[in-house]
Amino acid sequence: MATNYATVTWDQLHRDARTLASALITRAPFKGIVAVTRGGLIPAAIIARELDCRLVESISVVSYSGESAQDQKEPKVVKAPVAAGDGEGFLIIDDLVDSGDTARVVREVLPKAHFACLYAKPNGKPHTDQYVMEVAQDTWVLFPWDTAPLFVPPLARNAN
Ligand SMILES: O=P(O)(O)OC[C@H]1O[C@H](OP(=O)(O)OP(=O)(O)O)[C@H](O)[C@@H]1O
Ligand SMILES: Nc1nc2[nH]cnc2c(=O)[nH]1
Ligand SMILES: [Mg+2]
Repeated sequence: MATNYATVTWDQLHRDARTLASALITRAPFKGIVAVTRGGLIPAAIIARELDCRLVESISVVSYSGESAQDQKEPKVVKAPVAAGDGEGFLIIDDLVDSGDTARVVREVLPKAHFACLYAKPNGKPHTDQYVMEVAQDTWVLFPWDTAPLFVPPLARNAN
């Protein structure tokens, strides 16, 4: 299990995706965007809207089965991004790089594409061309689609 958790709200995610889009403007226009499923789908949709990019392809990668680094297996591509060729002129979007294994496998498939993500842990940083915010390696990022608001009892009830 991760030592710490960092909760990202929908508002924060939207802001960070727009920040990434504005940092990518100088490289636009892209021929298209490749979203790394599933976590890259919503960031890719926001960035496609901001960059006015209509061609959105996906690469489906399966690796983690739970919420820690121990739950990771070698990532497997279960759907190829056929519309993106070797990636030339394309932008790859994922939500984050952690070990960097997913990004490494995606880049093998699309060697000429530009890889960008919202969050990067230190081990993943060498595998991404661009990111918005660094997160500690021992922190598990909780995305808005991973979480739900729940009742928390008042502090005073646990005081004695
Ligand atoms: O750098 P890594 O250690 O490979 O981790 C990063 C990957 O892990 C998560 O995907 P996950 O495999 O959990 O699948 P999902 O996107 O379908 O939720 C995340 O969306 C990245 O794609
Ligand atoms: N939700 C989530 N998925 C991940 N996959 C690899 N690292 C992470 C993380 O920190 N959070
Ligand atoms: Mg993913």
